[in-house]
This record gives sequence, C-alpha cells and structure tokens, in this order.
Amino acid sequence: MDPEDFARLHSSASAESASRDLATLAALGWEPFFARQISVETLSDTPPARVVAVHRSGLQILGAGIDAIIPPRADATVGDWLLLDRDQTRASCLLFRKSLIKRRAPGTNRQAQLIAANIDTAFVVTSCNQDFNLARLERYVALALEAKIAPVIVLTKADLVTDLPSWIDAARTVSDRIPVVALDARGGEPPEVLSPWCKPGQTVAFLGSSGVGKSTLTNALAGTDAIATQGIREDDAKGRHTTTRRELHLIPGGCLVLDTPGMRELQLADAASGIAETFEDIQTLSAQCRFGNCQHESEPGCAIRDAIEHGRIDSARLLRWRKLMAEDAFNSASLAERRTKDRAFGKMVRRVMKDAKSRRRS
Ligand SMILES: Nc1nc2c(ncn2[C@@H]2O[C@H](COP(=O)(O)OP(=O)(O)OP(=O)(O)O)[C@@H](O)[C@H]2O)c(=O)[nH]1
Ligand SMILES: [Zn+2]
Repeated sequence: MDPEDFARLHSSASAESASRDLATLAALGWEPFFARQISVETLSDTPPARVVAVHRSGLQILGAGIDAIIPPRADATVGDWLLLDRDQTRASCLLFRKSLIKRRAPGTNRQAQLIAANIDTAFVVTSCNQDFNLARLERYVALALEAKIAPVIVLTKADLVTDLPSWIDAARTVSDRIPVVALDARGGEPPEVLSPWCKPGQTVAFLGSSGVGKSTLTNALAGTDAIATQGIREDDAKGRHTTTRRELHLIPGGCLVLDTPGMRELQLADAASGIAETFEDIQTLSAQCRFGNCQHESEPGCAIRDAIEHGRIDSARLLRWRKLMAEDAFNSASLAERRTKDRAFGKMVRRVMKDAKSRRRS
C-alpha cells in the first residue's frame, strides 16, 4: 500500500489524526517497503507496531498510539515490524525484513539466533589506537553486507593522533565503496559527521569492540548521556529483578539507535556473499585465474598472485580473506551439520512413534 493511500484512508476519519499517526510511524522507521506489504483494509484492522525491545516476558512494541508489551514470538526480534490483531493484544503477522543480523549461538549450541532486524546503517567503529585492526574491520563489514545493511567505518579518538590521514587511508583499503569518517566522539562532532545516515526514521547500529566509543557516540547523537546507560527493569525467570539495556533508542527528532550487547561477539556464518562483497577486488581477480578451482598458491596463470607481484593487491589482504573464508566455512559447516543431525533426530522420533503406535494396535 502506498503512503498516500494510507493517508487517504485516514482522511475520511480524521485527517489530522491520520497524519499524526503516519508521522509517528515514520519516526519509528515505517516506510513504503513495509506499507507495500499490506492492504488498506489490513492496516485499518491490524495496526503496525515496531519491536523496540525483547524481554523474556514479551516484546515491547511502539506504534501510533501503541506502547505495550505483547507475548513473545520466537520468530521476532528487536527492530521487527508486526501487525497487531484486532484487539491489539498480540501480533497477527510479522512483516518481511529489509535486513537481518543473525549469529551463531555461543557455546556448543550452534543454532542461529536472531539479533536485530531492519537496520539501515551499521557504523563499524574502531579507534585510532591499538584497537585498529583491518581484519576486524573487514569482518564487521562482511557481516553488515551479508545482513543487507549499509556499513560506514567510523574512526574515533581522532583527537589523539597527529597523522589522521594515514589512519583514514588504511581504513579505506577495506573497500573503496564504503564511506570512512573520523571524529572525536566526545565533542559536538558526531551529530554533524554522522548526519547523512542518522536522519529521522533511519535505524542505525554501532558495531565494534569494547572501549572504542559506541556509548559515547550514542549519547552524542541523543544529546544526553542518559540513553546508553538507561536500563529497563524486568523480572527474570526466578522472579528476581534484572536490568537489561533498552535495545532500540528513539532519539527525539532523529534516528533510532540499536544497542544490543549481543552484537559484540558476532561470528561469521553463512556469510559468503558478505565476504565476496567486502573483498570484491580479490573476488573479481579470482574469476580471471586460468583454473576455476585455483587456490592462488603456485598454479600457473593465477591472476591474484600476479596482482600481488605487481603491487596491486596486498598479500596480507589475501591472507585475511583466506582466514575469513575459513572461519565462515567452519561455522557454516557446523550449522549444516546440526541441521542434518536435527533431520536425522526427527526421523528417528517419527520412527519410534510409528513403532509405538503399531505396537499399541497389535
Ligand atoms: N579522546 C577520546 N576519547 C574517547 C573518544 N571516544 C570515546 N572515548 C573514551 O573512551 C572510553 C570508552 O568509550 P565508550 O563509549 O564507553 O566505549 P564503548 O565502545 O561503548 O565500550 P563498551 O560499552 O565496553 O562496548 C571512554 O572513556 C570515552 O570517553 C574519542 O573520540 N576521543
Ligand atoms: Zn588464482
């Protein structure tokens, strides 16, 4: 459904409240991509709401005139858009996502967990000091691209170095298609420097290691230091009060910032296309190698070795590409193995049930 239809629908009732509703939804990130998924009738019956936090007890949602906690759904995560049922007590439908970050669960359980949906921009944050690491930047960028999120590299602590251009140049080697910005996260710079990506209704997330300035940047965007430290109280399974971080911050008059601790330990899995996009230079060259299965080691006619010899590609970058491919292959294989095991287990259960049934009959 077009946004115009949406406005027209409401104009019969009250033009003023309709445009207010639309403005509220737009501020929460509602856009034609979501509106197109539903009809006018559906929208009037089942209003949309966005998941701003996931608690054990339920999903915290916001919409036009909606601020509620509804029962949890395993298939929904923070950032998702839901349609509520008629009495607005639960979700009747989950809308298709523009982007999705998943991760391999930590520990031995390797199942994919949903981390966040519908993020527009991922700020990949590192600082101009020992945290700066090309392999880490490439990995976060690949992850963002795999999730269909536009990455932007943000270098913080620019105030602490004298040779800033060399840090920026180094970050640019990750990909010539990804913007790189540098700033002092503590002063007045962040809202200005990040403004192209932080327009109202845009959803952004900060990825990066501990201490690089993600909270400082969030606070700078919000114009207050209350947000990143703000917690929400909820009862845990044993009835104790625990404080979790509110996950999607709606910055008044600005964007939405996702803050979830789970983003820090992200591993690559099923990220082949994100890696290929990040290392587009190597990917393109490898298509020119004489052998389709070239390992880029000692084969004749290897376009990558040739590019390295002629200084067009850094051999360290080739090595990092290999490592990321290996990590992805390892993690993806583990997921695949688990799926196979799950299927085998399912078959076994069905066989046992069938046997039990036939025994009961006989
Ligand atoms: N000089 C300088 N210090 C900064 C800058 N950005 C952050 N800091 C300082 O670095 C420290 C860590 O910043 P945080 O914003 O807490 O880092 P974080 O990424 O949120 O860290 P975690 O919450 O552990 O993930 C704080 O003392 C900040 O004041 C910067 O651009 N320049
Ligand atoms: Zn080759």
